[in-house]
Amino acid sequence: MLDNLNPPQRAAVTLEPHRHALVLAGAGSGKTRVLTTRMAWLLRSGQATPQSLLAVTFTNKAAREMLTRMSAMLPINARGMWIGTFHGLCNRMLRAHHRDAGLPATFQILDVADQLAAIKRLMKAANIDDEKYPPRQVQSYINSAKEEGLRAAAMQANDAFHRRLAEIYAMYEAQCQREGVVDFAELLLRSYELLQGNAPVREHYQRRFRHILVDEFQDTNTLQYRWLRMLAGGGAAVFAVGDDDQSIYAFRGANVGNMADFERDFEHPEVIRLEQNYRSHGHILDAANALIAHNDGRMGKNLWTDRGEGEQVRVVESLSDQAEAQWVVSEIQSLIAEGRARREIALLYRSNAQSRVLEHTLFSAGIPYKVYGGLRFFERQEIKHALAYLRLMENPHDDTAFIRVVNFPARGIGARTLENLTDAAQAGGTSLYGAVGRVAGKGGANLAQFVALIDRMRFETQNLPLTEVVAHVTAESGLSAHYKAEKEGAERLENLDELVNAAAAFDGETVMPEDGADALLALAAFLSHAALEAGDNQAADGQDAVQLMTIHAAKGLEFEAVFVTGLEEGLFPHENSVLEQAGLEEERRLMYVAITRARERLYLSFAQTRMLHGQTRYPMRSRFLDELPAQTLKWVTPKVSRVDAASYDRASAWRDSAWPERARPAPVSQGYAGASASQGVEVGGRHFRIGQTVSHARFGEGVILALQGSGPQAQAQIRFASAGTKTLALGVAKLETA
Ligand SMILES: Nc1ncnc2c1ncn2[C@@H]1O[C@H](COP(=O)(O)OP(=O)(O)OP(=O)(O)O)[C@@H](O)[C@H]1O
Ligand SMILES: [Mg+2]
Repeated sequence: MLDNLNPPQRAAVTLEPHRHALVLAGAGSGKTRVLTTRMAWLLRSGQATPQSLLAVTFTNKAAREMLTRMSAMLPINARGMWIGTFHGLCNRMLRAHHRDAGLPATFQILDVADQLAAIKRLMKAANIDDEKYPPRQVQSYINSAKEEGLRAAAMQANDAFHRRLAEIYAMYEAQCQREGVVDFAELLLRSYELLQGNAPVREHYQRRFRHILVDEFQDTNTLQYRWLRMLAGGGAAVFAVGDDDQSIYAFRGANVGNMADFERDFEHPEVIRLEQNYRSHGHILDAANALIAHNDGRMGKNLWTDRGEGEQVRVVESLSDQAEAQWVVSEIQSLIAEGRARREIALLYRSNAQSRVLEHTLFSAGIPYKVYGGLRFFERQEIKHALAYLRLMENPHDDTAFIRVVNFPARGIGARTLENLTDAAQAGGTSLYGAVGRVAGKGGANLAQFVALIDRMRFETQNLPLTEVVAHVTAESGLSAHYKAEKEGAERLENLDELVNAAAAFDGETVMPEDGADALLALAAFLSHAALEAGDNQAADGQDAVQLMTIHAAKGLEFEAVFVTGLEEGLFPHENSVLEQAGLEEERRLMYVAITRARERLYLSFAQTRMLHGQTRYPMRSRFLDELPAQTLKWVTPKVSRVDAASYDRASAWRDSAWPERARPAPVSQGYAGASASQGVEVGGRHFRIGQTVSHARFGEGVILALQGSGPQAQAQIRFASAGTKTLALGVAKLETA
């Protein structure tokens, strides 16, 4: 177990069991390996029992990986062990002590979208102006407060605006409590308050957990840190590993200052530094080190590798986002042809919205891929509908679920009826479900039928196993029939079937709440699993697939080959961040995380034009490219030949790739990408240039993305608002210019 470690790693693993430790080290230096091996070492040497360990990681994927790695090192039953994310562990604690925490046994978790819907509903009912108080802003106000451990009653307000915000927060708290639901931030706060306010519960866990291990410590927020300190209050040894250069969640309240506080709050911690990187080849590591050196105020680290220089980082400029995707896909095809596993190839991007073009191109080329994050399985419309029915069966007072499906599939319940229902609920101080009897007329009758459907389904599934409950509900609710009748519903139907599979997998493997497990509790546990582990479904099926994710989601992971796309100003660094140094430095750390995911091959790419949020942009290439040492880079000219044109359903996108390549990109020192873009062409007395709006008799309005040739031969690639992208001969097409 210890043979595969270098001396400082070994020292960290075998530190005396009661000592606190802070391992501060750069990417790929073996922090996670050390943490996992320490757990195995503590268990193997008999210095800890599985019950006495608690380990926190950042994602469910990482938690699973840790379990797998540990079971490979020693034969233990890891099932009862407390290894998971902060949210997952808090959920587990609250389920076990729901009464002490003031929650119903079957409390449900609101994900981010549910929470926003709940806030909107509340504001509407209370007649609050959503222009003055944009619901998203209210949401982030509430979540930031909770992440600081602050309840509505404790909010400071010096003006009318903030007083009102605090009031909305208070109303939201009351609504959640009434409906028996908790949001993500609440999981943590509730669990913290439980430990703080309930001595027997606190002492129970303080006695139990003797070893607390934390991965990605740099991204813990204030409340998480306090939660850890509370749990460790009975003398547990805390083993924290982290890298200040990889702190990328400040926007969500992460506080890298926790690393400095650690030395103050935990007595005489052993501080261990690891400097050898085992992950990346030399050029990749040099690029990462040079980039992050542009940040100020770092704790400072020296990372080196003995893996050799390896290949240079390939940099590519494409004409458009579609051309970029084409090039990425053709390159992936070569990597696969060279014998690389698809799961060893990762496609990373700054914003979720970027994945669509990449997905489409991969799909068209027939390459299996998986998306982590983004619109994940449990976030898809049909799944959320099915879950809403299940939630209502389990807790009919869950208004968020009620609103979602009361008229889906359509059953003649209109906005008017719902307004009356909301008023009645408000007047009577009840949930919507509770107010159904008070709405008169045809709408009222339809509402009564809906409630009867829910009650009937609850009755019919009483003693059934979870899988049958789910199957019964997708059929009985009318959802299956609805999607069957829909022209494009096939995929949604498949997803509904997949939900039954998810329930089956869950039935078999999950630890039930500690106080017994009847059918409703099993359902509750499944629903919270659905809310917490969104996205896991795609990862589980074991198919070898290219991995797509945001850079945030890639933290802690590694791949043989990594593509980072969309290296453009405004996109990466993100436009919201560039005005402040702190924001820009966080983006740079994000870029550092992206680069350091790669073991052997790294590709960085950017495009001259990009469609984003329905608009065409003409960005400059990212400043981060200019911060990388020239000798680590190799500029390559894309050539797309492998993508099978016939299988590619957007002819226009394919034409992108057939477009003659521009000369090699401008040298690094030149700030602008696409300098030729402004030149333009003359055709039939009209002047056309890139970025210009034109209109076509049949296709309507569009924007010129690219120009080729001159005079009568000139062609333009134009993106039309409604007709998609077309390549037209300017001499023939009769375009109107604005
Ligand atoms: N002593 C070692 N000998 C060989 N390989 C090692 C050694 N230590 C770590 N590795 C390997 O190096 C890679 C990086 O390790 P690990 O993921 O633990 O790094 P990390 O510091 O947690 O990185 P990150 O900061 O990205 O989370 C892994 O593939 C790991 O197995
Ligand atoms: Mg790690």
